[in-house]
Amino acid sequence: EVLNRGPLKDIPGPRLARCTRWYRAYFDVLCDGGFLKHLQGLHARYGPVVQIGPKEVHFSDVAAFHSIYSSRSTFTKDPALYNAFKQDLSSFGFVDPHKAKQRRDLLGPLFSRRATLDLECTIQEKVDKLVSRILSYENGGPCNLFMAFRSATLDIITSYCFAQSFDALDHPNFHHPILSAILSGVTAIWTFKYFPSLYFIADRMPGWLIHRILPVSKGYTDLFAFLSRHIDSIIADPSQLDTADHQTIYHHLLHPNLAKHDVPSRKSLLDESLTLLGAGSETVGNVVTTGVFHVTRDERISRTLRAELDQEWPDVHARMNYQALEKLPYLTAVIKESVRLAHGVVTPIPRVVGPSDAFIAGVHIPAGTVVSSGITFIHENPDIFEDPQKFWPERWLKKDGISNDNFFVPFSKGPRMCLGVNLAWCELYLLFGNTFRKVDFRIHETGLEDFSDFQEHWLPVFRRRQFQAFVKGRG
Ligand code: HEM
Repeated sequence: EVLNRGPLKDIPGPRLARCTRWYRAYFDVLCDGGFLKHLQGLHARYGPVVQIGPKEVHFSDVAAFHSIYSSRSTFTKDPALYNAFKQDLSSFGFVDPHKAKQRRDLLGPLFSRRATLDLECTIQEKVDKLVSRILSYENGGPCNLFMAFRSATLDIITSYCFAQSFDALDHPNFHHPILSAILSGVTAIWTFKYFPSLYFIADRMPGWLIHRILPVSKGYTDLFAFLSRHIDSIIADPSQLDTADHQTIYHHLLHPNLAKHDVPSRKSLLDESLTLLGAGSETVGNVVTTGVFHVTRDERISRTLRAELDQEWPDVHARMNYQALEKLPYLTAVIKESVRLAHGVVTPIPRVVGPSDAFIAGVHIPAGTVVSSGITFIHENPDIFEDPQKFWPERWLKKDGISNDNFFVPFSKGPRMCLGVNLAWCELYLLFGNTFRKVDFRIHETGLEDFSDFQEHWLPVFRRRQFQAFVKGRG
């Protein structure tokens, strides 16, 4: 009885979830990011609105999604989750909307479509290197494409943002320690959300002890050291920005054209660098890995895509740029379908309702309630996407098909939508276009279950086999 009182009493949900956040914590932490699967079951049982915590509600329908993440929304990021990323002074981490906007105003010009087109050659250079590294496996064993694509996207984001790179693509078998650290670090999010004091303890432990307990943390130490050195040297001698290969985030953060703004602190520069590296590498790497697997697995899709590419790009040694690739309808459909099925950000993105109460999809929600609506619930909704688990690029080409962008929301919506969306599209076109035009793949010991079975740790985490393939050059 007691549990059914309170401002959210009319919203259905498990009784235990109403009284304690440890209900959800059980699935997040002990079930290794198992809450998303559980949430699907809760919606099947209770309907489109479910109470999932004492002050937390999840919506599964499209109208609610657009209301929560609308461009006019005054809802803010939920610090309970965002503080766990420990990048609180960055574009991604700022909870305060004014600070977030200030930061977006500063960085926006570097991530505009114009800037992406101007810096296309830095992306193309890494894509060329990726293709040549993949083709070095031509007469040998299978190539680990899971790691190869992630190495490429890590090198792209670092050279785009910092005009520096870790050269992860040069590492044997693509197992650069910084990349491995990023991949395993993703799974720490739930532990830090529910046990934030662990950060306090970890900050005070000697490095050697942390590395003993958690060997992969060595990669993180290297990453912090690299970025700290880079930032310190720019702060000490800002004139070196004048001789950089191209504009970087530091040009925009330290030498802005905007008249009124606060110069970010050293900690904020470090947080921003880490944010962009994290937000920009695994996301794109996962889409390319997913897409190349699905296309290769289906002979018909593979043939159709290559026929389009071969016809529009007859000389493999010539360059085909982003703006030309964008015009190819089948390639575009393949990329959209890959983005949809790669799942991107899988954790429903939490927002705090305020400053006043709100009505979301007709439901009264008091200020202070945490609300979310998962992107996967839209992209896997069978009423919108027929046979949603099927990789089927043609769904994007049908005349009466999904022309409406309301149903394609991988980058979220509203004031906090993805800052890197233009860069992401450019990377995706160059990566998909070049690999399929220049390389033939034959899948090695990888199956559908290696992609469909993932754990939810903000991003999808794949614990089964990594995608491998035998490769052959195409003329
Ligand atoms: C396919 C690739 C990508 C997907 C699916 C994706 C998806 C998303 C989503 C859903 C959000 C909203 C998160 C939230 O509300 O907390 C987001 C935010 C963000 N993304 Fe991306 N992203 C991608 C690529 C990139 C790239 C390449 C960058 C590099 C610059 C980037 C930088 C950011 C940043 C800085 C934010 C935080 C924006 C803010 O809070 O105001 N993303 N992304």
